[in-house]
Amino acid sequence: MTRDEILSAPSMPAFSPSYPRGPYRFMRREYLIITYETDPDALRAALPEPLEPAPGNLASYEWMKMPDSSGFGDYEESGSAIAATWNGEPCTYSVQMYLDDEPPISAGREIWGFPKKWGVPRLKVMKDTLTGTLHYDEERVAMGTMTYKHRSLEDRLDTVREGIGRLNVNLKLLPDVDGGVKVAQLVGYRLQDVTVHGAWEGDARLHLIPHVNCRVADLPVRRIVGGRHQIVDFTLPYGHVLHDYLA
Ligand SMILES: CC(=O)CC(=O)O
Repeated sequence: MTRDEILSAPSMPAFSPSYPRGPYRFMRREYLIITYETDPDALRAALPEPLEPAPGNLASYEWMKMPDSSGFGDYEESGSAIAATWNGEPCTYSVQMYLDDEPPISAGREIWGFPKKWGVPRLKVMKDTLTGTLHYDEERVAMGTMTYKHRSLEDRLDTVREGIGRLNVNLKLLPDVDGGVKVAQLVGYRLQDVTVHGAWEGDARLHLIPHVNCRVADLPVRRIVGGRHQIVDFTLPYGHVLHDYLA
């Protein structure tokens, strides 16, 4: 393998790359998002400075089903996020994500610093209920339920689209070969070319079970604010560094 071939490999293994270069387009990505009030101390402990909590101590727990994702295929994902601010601008900070497909785990961690680990999430319509579950090491650690298409947001799809395009933030941490810290950054990105196929709101419930290696219950549920179901297309662009902890 020549130097040029090595430097043009999109990912490891260079001889059989895990994921290609972008653009990464997601078609008909389906979400169940349950927004809830959590414990302020737990929220602060999960949020890296200099991000600040947004008013209301709001967290969200979500399931995503991605049937057609360029470069990554067909997979499902689940995890938690916090409503925060970056220099006064509202943003969403990803706390932890669990999914069942290696390329988006590797790409997510290596490119944007998504906090991804292997888990087995499922999002299904079970009779009258939109139902999400997450299993980690064969134990069920999360279940979310929402009424199915009770209240359409058809007349507010522009607001839904704007919300999807807002600033998202990850904490990217990568070790150096000697075990020290090579990369420690807050990475920002905004989803682009968003098409909303449908969006609904409704009542929801969320059950999170403590697990030491899958800490979804460490942002406990104090009060459910509501559920959102949406089906969207978008492009995930490369990110940009908001803050470098090593600078
Ligand atoms: C590749 C990614 O990180 C995107 C996703 O799985 O949400």
